[in-house]
Order: sequence, then C-alpha cells, then structure tokens
Amino acid sequence: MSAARPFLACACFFSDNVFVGRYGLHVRYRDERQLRRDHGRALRERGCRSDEDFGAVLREVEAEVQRRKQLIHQSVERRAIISQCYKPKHPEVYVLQDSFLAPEFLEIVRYCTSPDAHLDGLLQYTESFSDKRIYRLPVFTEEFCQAFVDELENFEQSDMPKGRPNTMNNYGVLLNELGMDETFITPLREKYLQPITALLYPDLGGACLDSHKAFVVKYSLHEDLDLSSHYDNAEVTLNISLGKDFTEGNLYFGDFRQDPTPVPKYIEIEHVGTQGLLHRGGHIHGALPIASGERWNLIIWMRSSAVRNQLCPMCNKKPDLVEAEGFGDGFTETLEDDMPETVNLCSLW
Ligand SMILES: O=C(O)CCC(=O)C(=O)O
Ligand SMILES: [Fe+2]
Repeated sequence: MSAARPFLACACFFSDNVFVGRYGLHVRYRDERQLRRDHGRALRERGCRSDEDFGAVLREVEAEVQRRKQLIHQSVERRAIISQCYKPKHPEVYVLQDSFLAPEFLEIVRYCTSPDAHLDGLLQYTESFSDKRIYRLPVFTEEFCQAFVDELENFEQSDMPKGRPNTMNNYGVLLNELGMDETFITPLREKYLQPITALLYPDLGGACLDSHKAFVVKYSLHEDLDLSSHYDNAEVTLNISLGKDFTEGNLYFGDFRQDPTPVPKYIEIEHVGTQGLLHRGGHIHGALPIASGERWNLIIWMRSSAVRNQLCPMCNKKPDLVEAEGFGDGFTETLEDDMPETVNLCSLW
C-alpha cells in the first residue's frame, strides 16, 4: 500500500513556480538566459524595464531557489527546537477533540459516513458556489478559533524560529513545525474531512487523500494585505476562517488550472468566521486586500498520492521524484504492480 511508503517531492520545486512578488508573476528558472527568454516579455509588460530591474528579479529568484534548497534541513531543525523549547499557552488545542468542531459539521460527517450517503444528500448541508465545486461548511466552534489564534499569537511573539507558510505568504505558521500534524491535522483529514471529500471530489482522489500540508496564514495592515492569484499544490484545499475581526479580504476564484477560458470570470466569496471553504487545489484563486483588522486562516492542502503520482500539479509532468521529509509533497514511488492499464485512482470508490 502506498501509505506505508515514504512520501516524496517533485524536483520541479527547485525550479518551477517561483513567485516574483514585485511583479506578481510566477516564473520557471534554470538560468539567466532561460529566464529572459521565457519570461522577459511578461516581466516587461509588468514594468520590469531596465537592466537593474531585471537584475533585481534575478537576485530575488535565485534567493528563492536557494531558500527552497535549504528548506527541508531548516524545517527539521526548527521543529526540533520548537518541540524542546516552546511552552504552549493552550496545550489543549494541539489534540483534536470533537468539542472543537461545530455541531453542524459533526452532523455533516455523520451523514457522509452513513451507508446511504450520496452527493445530492450532502449538498443539502453545504452552500455551493455556482458550478465551480466550491463549498462552504461550518467547521470549528468560536471558542476553539479564539483559543487557537491566541496560541498562534503566543507562538508568534515567542523567540522560536519561524518558517514561512509557503512561497507566497510571508506571515503565518507551519503547523507541522508546531507538532500538530499527528495529533490534529491527520485525524481531522482522515476521520472527518475524507468522508466529505470522497463525495465531493471522487475524481480528484477525494476518497484517498493520504497526506497534507497545513499552515495558518495571517494578513494585517502592516504585514501581508492580500494574496496574488495562484493554484495550490493540492488536490483539494480546505480554507477555514479563524477570525479575527477584519473587513474586505474576500477570496476570489477564476478558472480551473487545466481548463482555462480566454477571459476568465472571477467570482468573489466572503469568508465567514469559523467556517471553511472547500475547493479544488487546481482552481485559480487569491485573496483581496483586507481594509482593517487581522485575517487568520487555517489552510489544509490535501493530497492524493494516487492522483499526483501520475502528474505533478505544479509542473504538469510525470513527477521527477526526490527524497523529502515527512509528507514531502505527497508523492510516493509507484511500483510496477500498482499500475493497471487504466489508472485506478483509489480503490475506495
Ligand atoms: O488567504 C486566503 O484565504 C487564501 C490562502 C491561500 O489560498 C493559500 O494559502 O493557498
Ligand atoms: Fe491557495
């Protein structure tokens, strides 16, 4: 079974999807000539005109590639330091309990795990947005969200080493470094979320989401205000609003990555405290700037090795597998025996 195998990453992490913040553009980077050839025009169109401008982009991209190369090692070190030295303010929030979850969410999970559960039945419990396969559902209680954000602020104010949540968000917390994967996020994914995603996204491996990357992102007026358009390194994403109070900062969604239209139509969706939005990871989206307050979200990028082993969602090629720590990027080695003529996404459905 794939679950027993170590999780791996795709080598494209060290060259593809490098975000150039100042021009809001994702680029691929092998060397300077290739960067000019592949992205020179798009960069010029966004205002990168002089040699100095281009030099600054080159330095930013090279620094990001270097950061990625050191990432695994540094993350392991941070995790060790945090587990030895950090004193949680709310130790109880590290271990998932039913009491953290909204009664309506537990009701949805009960429905999805019942023998006759079906998609139309589930849709009675959730709010769906147009035909985009985006769903809103209650997840946590207010009390849990408050205690969790208070805990994260305590961590933020501590002198513990902190990593960036992903290549685009600068502020937030990587939950595996806080030691929350085993006791919180994995049980949440396996026991509560998977019955739901199995009905909503069977074609994306929703019944066999076997790993994740979970982090909290934070926006405030003097930190990140918004998030540029992107797609996630995930088959299915859950984005839960933890508060605090904020105005504006809606999410927007455009096309599905593999299905772009010439003029994408965007829809805006408001984030409601304690509630989650489920969407396909490959759905292009971003967050509009907040106008006041602080916006904290728990993001869970859920991955299915059965799906991504066929095609890496970040480079759109057969993954070039490289070793990784923990869940890596959710790939596993595919053995000859696993490969029927047609891809058996997952034996559970
Ligand atoms: O801030 C948000 O609500 C969106 C975050 C997001 O899309 C991401 O981190 O992948
Ligand atoms: Fe995202």
